[in-house]
Amino acid sequence: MATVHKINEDLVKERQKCTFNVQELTYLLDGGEEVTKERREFENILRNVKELQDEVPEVYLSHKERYENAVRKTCILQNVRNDFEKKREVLSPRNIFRAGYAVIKDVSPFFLHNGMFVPTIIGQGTPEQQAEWLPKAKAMAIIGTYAQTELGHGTFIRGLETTATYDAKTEEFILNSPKVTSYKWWPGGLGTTVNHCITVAQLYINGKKYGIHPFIVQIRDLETHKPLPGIKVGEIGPKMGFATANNGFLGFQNFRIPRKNMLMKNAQVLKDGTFVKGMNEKLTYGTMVMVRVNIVSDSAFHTAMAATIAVRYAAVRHQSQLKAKEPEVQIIDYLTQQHKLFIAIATSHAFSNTYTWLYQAYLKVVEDLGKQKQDHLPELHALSCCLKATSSRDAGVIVEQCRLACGGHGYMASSNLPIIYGYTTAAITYEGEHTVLLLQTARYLMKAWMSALEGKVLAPSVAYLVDWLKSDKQRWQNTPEVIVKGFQHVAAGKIKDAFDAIQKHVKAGKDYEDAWNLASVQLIKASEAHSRAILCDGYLRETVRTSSSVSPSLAKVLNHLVQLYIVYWTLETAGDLLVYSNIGKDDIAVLKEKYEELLALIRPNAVGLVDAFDISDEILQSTLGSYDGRVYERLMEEAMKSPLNKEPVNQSFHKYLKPFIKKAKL
Ligand SMILES: CCCCCCCCCC/C=C\CCCCC/C=C/C(=O)SCCNC(=O)CCNC(=O)[C@H](O)C(C)(C)COP(=O)(O)OP(=O)(O)OC[C@H]1O[C@@H](n2cnc3c(N)ncnc32)[C@H](O)[C@@H]1OP(=O)(O)O
Ligand SMILES: Cc1cc2nc3c(=O)[nH]c(=O)nc-3n(C[C@H](O)[C@H](O)[C@H](O)COP(=O)(O)OP(=O)(O)OC[C@H]3O[C@@H](n4cnc5c(N)ncnc54)[C@H](O)[C@@H]3O)c2cc1C
Repeated sequence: MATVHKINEDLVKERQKCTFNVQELTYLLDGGEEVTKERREFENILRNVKELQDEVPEVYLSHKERYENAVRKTCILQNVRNDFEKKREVLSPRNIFRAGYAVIKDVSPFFLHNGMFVPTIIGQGTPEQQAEWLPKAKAMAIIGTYAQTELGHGTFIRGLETTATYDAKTEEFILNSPKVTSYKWWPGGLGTTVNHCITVAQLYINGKKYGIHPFIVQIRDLETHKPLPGIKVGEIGPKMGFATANNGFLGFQNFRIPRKNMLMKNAQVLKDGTFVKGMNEKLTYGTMVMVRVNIVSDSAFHTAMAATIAVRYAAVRHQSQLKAKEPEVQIIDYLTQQHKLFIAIATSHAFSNTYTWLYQAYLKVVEDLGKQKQDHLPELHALSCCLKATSSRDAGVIVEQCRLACGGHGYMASSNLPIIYGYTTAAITYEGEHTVLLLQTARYLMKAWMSALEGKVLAPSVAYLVDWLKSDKQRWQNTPEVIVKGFQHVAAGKIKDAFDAIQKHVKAGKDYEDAWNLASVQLIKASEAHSRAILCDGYLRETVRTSSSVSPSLAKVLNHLVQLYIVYWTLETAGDLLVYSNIGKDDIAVLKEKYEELLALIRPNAVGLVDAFDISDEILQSTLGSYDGRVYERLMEEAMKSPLNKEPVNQSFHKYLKPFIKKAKL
């Protein structure tokens, strides 16, 4: 039986101070009591699977052993999930995703199967293609990934070099990788795990190029797992993080696949080689839109993990004296520490709230597309790009801030903060590089600005541009609603400046594309300001909406958090607000005080707030952040697991050190 340890006294006291019902917030964050119960039940089952407990911490395994262990455990996880779903309902994607952390310490080699392979079959396949591949993929009789990026191109996907040439005689596509730069590079699980992949390739029919399209390709034998003839596949090697994601490379040499393997929900190739254009060629990029939306949720979760670790640790850790002769204080009582940590909690809430409405917007566009309507697609694309960019970047900054807030111990692998950082920082690059996505949104914003100038009706997310043009800046008040308007004014002002800069360069004789490049620093700043306005506006609206349906004590805390988020960003971007809104220097002084008041109001609830994320110790995997707060004991227990502590004298002493010291003495 597992030993039950006493909970750290500081944490006990912190939990007693909490002014709201933690469970109520957990249900709210999960999306309902039922979802929480389902999640806890599943996590509890996993907790008791003996084979999932690591004898040796993963960090001490070799690259190869670590991967093999991850595959072993993912298979067990999948079996446990199948058994669970036989008896009960299908687990929600968010719950299965969270539970995965309890099993795989890093990123699962099957990550892309559920994250992109299955969704691409759903989003890009015809009903017949879905009927053929979905049951097998969902049952994991076939395992796949999403192979788009190549050594030479990741961002500019129109420049991909893998070719799929149609042969009408045999009704097949012939896949080729003509150059080293055309090799696929990065897809998760591709290295040694998957047997199928979605390959994005340039379509050629009778010598004519028809752009990039997705093809479903079997790359390994289902029995032997050997690469099929014409396939060159392998793993790309160690990275900054993603140690067990098994990212791979892939090349094709005259590799034939049947015509039916081109995913044809959008464009089609008929038997005789006739190409039928889809409603909109950008629908081929649909999986990326979906994943970008999901990354906002992912960013919320990573921020919550880091906040949980750092807040609990800050409550347990005592260091230095505030006043002479008094005991050393809990580091959470330093205002600078609260400044580092409470924004982490609020940011996670901001992203969760944003994800809630963004996901609904995504579902609406998918529904519309089914009816051949695509009016809201450009707005969704623009929103998903800037919100993915901003949420992943903020999450990266916050996770690092939480690590720093844990001092030296935050640098220990056993704090788990390094792995969480490896993950969040990767998300800034994958699924559309940060700057590139901000520029995609800027493209939309420039058009929106032009439409606003022409007096047209704008989509809801940019409607503030019309208001800004119509009215002069409204009188400033230090209320969340007016501050959000202030963020919109900053965004509108920066959008106008970027637009004017482009026009100025064009008037000076530059091509539009060169003018765009010359204005691109201003363009990304405009996009960032737009993201912040959207995040603050959405977070505030959602909080107001939910506040009426929760208990008054919880509503109060949610209100403190949203205010903290808005005031924090006001102070961070005070310079911009001074330039573009009616805020005055005196208002900033008032808001500084307000910020300090909010830190004080949140302080008694800090531990309760991170407890409400309800991230189990198995998922957190952190010596610093466990529920019981046994920080020092756990650090020592983990250190004792080092293989270097298994013998009193390491062999390197006899082999190298002893002769070296002897020589040095002479
Ligand atoms: C309920 C579920 C909860 C689940 C929670 C669980 C959380 C799980 C979280 C994560 C899940 C999975 C994660 C898996 C990810 C892991 C690993 C990573 C994988 C990858 O990285 S895959 C590869 C991704 N690659 C990219 O993103 C490439 C980036 N490049 C591009 O997207 C494009 O090339 C481009 C957009 C930069 C440019 O394309 P291009 O064709 O050149 O277009 P432009 O000329 O610039 O624009 C032309 C017009 O098209 C419009 N456009 C562009 N893209 C889109 C789009 N996607 N949709 C709609 N419209 C688009 C653009 O706006 C232009 O319009 P305009 O002419 O201005 O009108
Ligand atoms: C951990 C990880 C997992 C991944 N998994 C997958 C996967 O499963 N499947 C898959 O297909 N891919 C995957 N990728 C690839 C990923 O999608 C690409 O790396 C990403 O889209 C960026 O493309 P790139 O590497 O070509 O960067 P580049 O485009 O070469 O970027 C380099 C620099 O150039 C700048 N730049 C590029 N174009 C422009 C422009 N138009 N304007 C201004 N600046 C520009 C960028 O801002 C950046 O600073 C993964 C990547 C990582 C890191």
